[in-house]
Amino acid sequence: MSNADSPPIDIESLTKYYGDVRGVEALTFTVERGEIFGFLGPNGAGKSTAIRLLLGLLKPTEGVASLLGRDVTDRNELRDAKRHVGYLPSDVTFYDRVTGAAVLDHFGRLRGDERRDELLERFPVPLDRNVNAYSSGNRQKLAVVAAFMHEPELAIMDEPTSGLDPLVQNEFYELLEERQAAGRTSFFSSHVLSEVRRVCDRVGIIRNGRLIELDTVENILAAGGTIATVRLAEDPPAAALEFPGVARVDRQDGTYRLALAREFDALIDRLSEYTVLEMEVREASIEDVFMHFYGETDDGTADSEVTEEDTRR
Ligand SMILES: Nc1ncnc2c1ncn2[C@@H]1O[C@H](COP(=O)(O)OP(=O)(O)OP(=O)(O)O)[C@@H](O)[C@H]1O
Repeated sequence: MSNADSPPIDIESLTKYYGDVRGVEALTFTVERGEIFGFLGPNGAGKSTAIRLLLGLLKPTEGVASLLGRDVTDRNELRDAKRHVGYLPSDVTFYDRVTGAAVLDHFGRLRGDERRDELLERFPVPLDRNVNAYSSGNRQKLAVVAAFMHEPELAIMDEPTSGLDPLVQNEFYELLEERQAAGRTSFFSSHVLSEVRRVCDRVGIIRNGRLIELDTVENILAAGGTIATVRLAEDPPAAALEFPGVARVDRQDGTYRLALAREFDALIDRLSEYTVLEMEVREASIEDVFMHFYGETDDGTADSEVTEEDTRR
């Protein structure tokens, strides 16, 4: 089956175990044409596994997946789909002893390269140099050009902005937005909430291999997308700071942490009953989102890495 009306990505009950280790379990979702879809989760959540399944690089333990209406477990259908897909892996590797230009020539011959020159202007790299001498940022930029120069219907990207400096990241987000305006679809994984928030229409949150949330970014953040941290001269019980719009209040070492909707009137109103010694308001990080949904952060080191990165942004 393959036709223009098929959703670019369609996944049902997709499951992958590596022996006893769960990669992903029972993933079911559809990405619609023209969407920018963010696949968000901490390290080890299963993002790369899902992407590698979609690209036919791994065989599912169970379930089905199709790209642009083609079954990814069928070799011929997969090959057909891939001509319309741009793939940006997380660990970009090229044969080391070739120049950047030769890498692009190779992919150009396979799939086309009508946007090559324009993309190279936006994501410049030292084309005549061997890719083994590239910095990681240049490697990533070369991979962006290679993934997009044939103007793919669907782009699938595994943490595409890692290693890119902020200006290049912006250029990249603009590229996704232009694609969207032209009705093209982009799917990318990330563990950085701020970028998902900036460009994505919908987001799927994956944790421990399972999809735990699938909604628009606005809806996911509606209740707890803003974090206010306050220190008061008084010592009211945390419940005293619960008012409409507050999703959660935690108290630690005399500091109150409120996850709330972006409506400040009620907050200011309530705080006016106390003496505010310190106050900070910021956007929620991915860790805050997990805290909000589950009452706790993920275990292990993964989330602390994420928090550090996220709060730097
Ligand atoms: N080849 C493999 N063999 C065994 N286990 C694996 C393999 N690849 C991934 N896993 C395990 O599957 C789970 C999901 O890993 P995956 O790489 O898909 O997560 P991720 O969300 O992409 O993480 P990251 O953000 O760190 O790239 C983890 O527990 C990981 O250890």
